[in-house]
Amino acid sequence: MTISLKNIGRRFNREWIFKGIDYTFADRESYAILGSNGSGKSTLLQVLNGSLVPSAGDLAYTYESKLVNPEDVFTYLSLAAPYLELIEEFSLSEIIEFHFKFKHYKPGLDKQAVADTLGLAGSRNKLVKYFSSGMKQRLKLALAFCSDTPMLMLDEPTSNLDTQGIDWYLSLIEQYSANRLTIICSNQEHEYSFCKNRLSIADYKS
Ligand SMILES: Nc1ncnc2c1ncn2[C@@H]1O[C@H](COP(=O)(O)OP(=O)(O)OP(=O)(O)O)[C@@H](O)[C@H]1O
Repeated sequence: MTISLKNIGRRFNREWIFKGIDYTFADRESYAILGSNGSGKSTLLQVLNGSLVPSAGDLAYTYESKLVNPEDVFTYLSLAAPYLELIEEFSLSEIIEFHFKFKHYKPGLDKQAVADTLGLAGSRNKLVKYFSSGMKQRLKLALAFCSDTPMLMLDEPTSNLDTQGIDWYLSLIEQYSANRLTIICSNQEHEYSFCKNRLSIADYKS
């Protein structure tokens, strides 16, 4: 998936969060969107994944040389973000089954393999609402990584993870981020050090 931005800006009320972004997110490349707290990283990610409309400029999506309708972009996307809620009444087993009614598994994976990836195979019947914040974060990441989509977007991927969890995240990056457009919003180097390209929100403030 390629995303091309022409003069993109977004404001809330009268405040421009960013403007004048001319940039191409190229297929199969990795990008870090960088900036301090409140600078607009999540806002840009939401503009990129179609959940927020830009206040200015044009956005185009291309997949396998064909233009993609912005309304269909979500079908190409795996997203893990703090503002994305899990369905707390589901058990681990049920939430994996539910998620993969809408997405395909990465080749070679199934429900059991996703639970094994999480290291929570023994908690298949545990309700998500009883998961710790770190377990919930792992679950969001595993669902995103294990879905076979050409676009992976992660916002603050290691929030609530301990050092072991951060190593686990990095192993998922190695296994599952190749050959898909990967975009990470972060201000922690360990989350995005592998990204070949960097975009700093501060460059688009005026
Ligand atoms: N729905 C909204 N209405 C008004 N202002 C908003 C809205 N969403 C975000 N903002 C403002 O936009 C700015 C950028 O917020 P955003 O969440 O994109 O920053 P961020 O760089 O992701 O921050 P953090 O690192 O803390 O997650 C902030 O000033 C925020 O208050």
